[in-house]
Amino acid sequence: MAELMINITEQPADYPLKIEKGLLSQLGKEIQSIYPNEKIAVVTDENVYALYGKNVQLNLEEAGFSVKMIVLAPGEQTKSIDQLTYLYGEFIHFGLTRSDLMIALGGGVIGDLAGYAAASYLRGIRYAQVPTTLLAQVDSSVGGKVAIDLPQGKNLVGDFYHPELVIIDPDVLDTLEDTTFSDGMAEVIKYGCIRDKDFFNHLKKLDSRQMIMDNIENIIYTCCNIKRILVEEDEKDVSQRMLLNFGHTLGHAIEAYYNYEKYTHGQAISIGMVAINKICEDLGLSPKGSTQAIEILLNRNHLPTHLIDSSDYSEILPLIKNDKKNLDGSLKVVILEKLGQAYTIEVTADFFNPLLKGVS
Ligand SMILES: NC(=O)c1ccc[n+]([C@@H]2O[C@H](COP(=O)([O-])OP(=O)(O)OC[C@H]3O[C@@H](n4cnc5c(N)ncnc54)[C@H](O)[C@@H]3O)[C@@H](O)[C@H]2O)c1
Ligand SMILES: O=C(O)C(=O)C[C@@H](O)[C@H](O)[C@H](O)COP(=O)(O)O
Ligand SMILES: [Zn+2]
Repeated sequence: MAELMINITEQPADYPLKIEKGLLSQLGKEIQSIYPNEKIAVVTDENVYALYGKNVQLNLEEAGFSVKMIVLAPGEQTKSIDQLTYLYGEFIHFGLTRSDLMIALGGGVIGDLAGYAAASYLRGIRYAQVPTTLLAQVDSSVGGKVAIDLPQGKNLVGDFYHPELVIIDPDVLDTLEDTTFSDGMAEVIKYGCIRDKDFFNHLKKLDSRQMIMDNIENIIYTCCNIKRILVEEDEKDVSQRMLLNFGHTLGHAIEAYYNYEKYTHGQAISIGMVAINKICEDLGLSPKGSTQAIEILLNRNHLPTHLIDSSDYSEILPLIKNDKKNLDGSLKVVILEKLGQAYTIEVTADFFNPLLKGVS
């Protein structure tokens, strides 16, 4: 028998994350530094287009690029197979080839959807992330997880596909609705919970959006750096990277159960972090008082920490079986050993059952 070994060289994954106020106005120049060709498709949503679309287009055209703006409806419903198909059609219509570039300009929905379109169209085209929500700046634009949702669950179709550049301009956060700003704070607080107690304590001192914005470059840098370390250690999400899923096992099930309409991602993981930590605290797996500390910080950032109708848990819990951390029929969850330190454990399906008895 003859045997051949094919050595696959991984997609080059080194790429810069640039964080600076006002950077969006330098976009053309920044893109020139990574991309010598002409054609760029910019994928965005209606809200972002209305605020920044024309300037971004002009800026890129002044730098010599030929630009097509593709504008989608805002909201989680857009992270769908229908919108993915629509994007492929627009790419083909524009004549986008493998050597051309796509820019995802928007929040996590645009970044995930357009990123997956980039990963799959022509088996992969070049792309850059230009995140415009706090959540996207601290989390979704970094690390290459791209995906769409299915009715059965969050992010069930996707890839690991890194951008070539991430441009983070904190100034664009000024135009966010308060609720969207809070969604980002849910992920910010997550980083403190899983990896950095000092950062968690620092966040406790910032009790207004203005105070957060006064520290924003530092906050974004801290979060991106934690994510960078975890992604470099475990790009394909089989060990350490899973810690970024704290609160997500339940959070994703909540989002899917309500058809991605009732709770945003940030709100759902806020509820999910408190719920799992309370279960662990009651079991003696997490320290006494940690749930209260997390809950106070989330509430102060205007995030919900309990389901409005906890009787829905009987129908939400079965959806946890679709979680991507489940391997060989076992359920894996992220829990806190203490604030600032997390690990994963395997549990049985009845682990979340206290929620059925109203323990949340
Ligand atoms: N890939 C990852 O690693 C990762 C990480 C975390 C979350 N996510 C995904 O991210 C998504 C949530 O992202 P999100 O919270 O950014 O939501 P989003 O993309 O839906 O944006 C929220 C709202 O803010 C608007 N918006 C965006 N930028 C704006 C700006 N600068 N000013 C005013 N309005 C603006 C949008 O139009 C939208 O209405 C979820 O699908 C979640 O699963 C992915
Ligand atoms: O980048 C990661 O890894 C994360 O888990 C970050 C999460 O905040 C994010 O919501 C991610 O999309 C969830 O990933 P999934 O694999 O559970 O879909
Ligand atoms: Zn998340």
